[in-house]
Amino acid sequence: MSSNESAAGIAHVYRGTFVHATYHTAVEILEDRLLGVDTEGKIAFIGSGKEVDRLSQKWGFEAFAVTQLGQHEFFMPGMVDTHIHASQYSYAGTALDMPLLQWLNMYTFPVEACYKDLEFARNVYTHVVKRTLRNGTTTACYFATIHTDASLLLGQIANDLGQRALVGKVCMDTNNFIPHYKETPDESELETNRFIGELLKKKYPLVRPVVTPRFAPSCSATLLGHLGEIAQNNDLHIQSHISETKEEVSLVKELFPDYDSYTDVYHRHNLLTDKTVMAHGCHLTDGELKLFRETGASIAHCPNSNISLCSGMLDVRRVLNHKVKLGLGTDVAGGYSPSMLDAVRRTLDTSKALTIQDTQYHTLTFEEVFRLATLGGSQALSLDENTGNFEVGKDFDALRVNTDAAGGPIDLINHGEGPKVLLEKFLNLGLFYFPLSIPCSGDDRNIVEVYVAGKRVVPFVERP
Ligand SMILES: Nc1nc2[nH]cnc2c(=O)[nH]1
Ligand SMILES: [Zn+2]
Repeated sequence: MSSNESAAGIAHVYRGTFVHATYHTAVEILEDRLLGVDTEGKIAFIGSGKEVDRLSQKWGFEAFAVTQLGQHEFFMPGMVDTHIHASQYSYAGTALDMPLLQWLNMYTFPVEACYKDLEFARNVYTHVVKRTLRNGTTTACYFATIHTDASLLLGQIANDLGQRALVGKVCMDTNNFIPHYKETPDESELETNRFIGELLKKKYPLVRPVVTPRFAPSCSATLLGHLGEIAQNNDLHIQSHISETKEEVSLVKELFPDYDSYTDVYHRHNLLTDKTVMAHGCHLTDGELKLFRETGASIAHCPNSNISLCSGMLDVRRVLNHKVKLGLGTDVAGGYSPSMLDAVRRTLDTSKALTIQDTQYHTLTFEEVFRLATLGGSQALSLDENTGNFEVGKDFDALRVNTDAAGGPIDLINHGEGPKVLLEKFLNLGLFYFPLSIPCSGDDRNIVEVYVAGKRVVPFVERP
């Protein structure tokens, strides 16, 4: 047995087409492969479908127990939403008529204040975890609210429904508009420590805490300092927002006059590390991107939100040229869609809008964006040792896609479309699954199953 071969037994074997990104290739297509998942949910082997007899002997599974994919089906890695506000899901699809800073005061803070009520929280958080799983988000990096108990509940719900998640209790000690929706720096520090301690004590296998200063305009230097220390002492992930709008960048200059830049504010409080993900970054300078590169911090590109709130258009090509890690995010509810397929489409749209402005622009390809939605997201969250593609040894986080669902949105005109065309059609046209309680015939959804760490989590198994 070689060093990356599994010692656990084989639980499932699938045969068919597998499409994923690698560190070298944006889209690698593996046709007629057998993929074995061990009892711990990890990918134990990938081999040729023609070698089923040899592999079944070697790995000890029955050839008849192999799940065979259909002609128009493929597996792709689950998608990674690097930035989503679970607490804002209740008003997703509404309230997009103001710029960021007014939008926060008018819509966001009043809603987030409601999460003191745990039943309200349970209802919204159950909906958002189920919705994102059905949409193919196998890993989500969540903002909750300032409320510790409701944030712990979000972690529990993600665990119970089987989603891989980073969960952040939001920290903020400045709020001039709704004074009761904030904490003191000491409360925030204390509650962040309680949140981390209690979440880790649960030992959920796929859910981890993430230190979450809302953004510099909502946090004093004292609070940022506390949070940098907590993250450093516990080797934790960090998430926040940066340079989303020009107005916000000017405000940070006013609030933090002694710092070189917005990025410097976070950097000098130990909040830029290789486990940091910052949302947006539309207006970062070259110098700031250099600091991202040096520290290993990443950017969550949230194109729906950037357009919906008229914040800016992130030049993803420029970020990639700086060799800064980048994943995609929905940023619900600044972004109106919780679907990562939407994030893929808006990423391509934004890149094409930049091309309209400058015809020499090096437009992103759908293959590159596919990589950003999967492997790129897992790298941005520093989770790529465990997820992001179909490498042996990683967890099996996967979507079973059927591009030929009866009555679905994808027309396969000549039925000779190869896997790459099927992938492109799915990314641009595909829809997600509908609960099994509704009859499948005539269903128009294309993500028919979702797996996280080897476990099928969609369709949901309703508890009696
Ligand atoms: N889009 C977005 N930007 C923010 N900046 C600070 N808070 C938020 C938020 O909730 N949404
Ligand atoms: Zn956000």
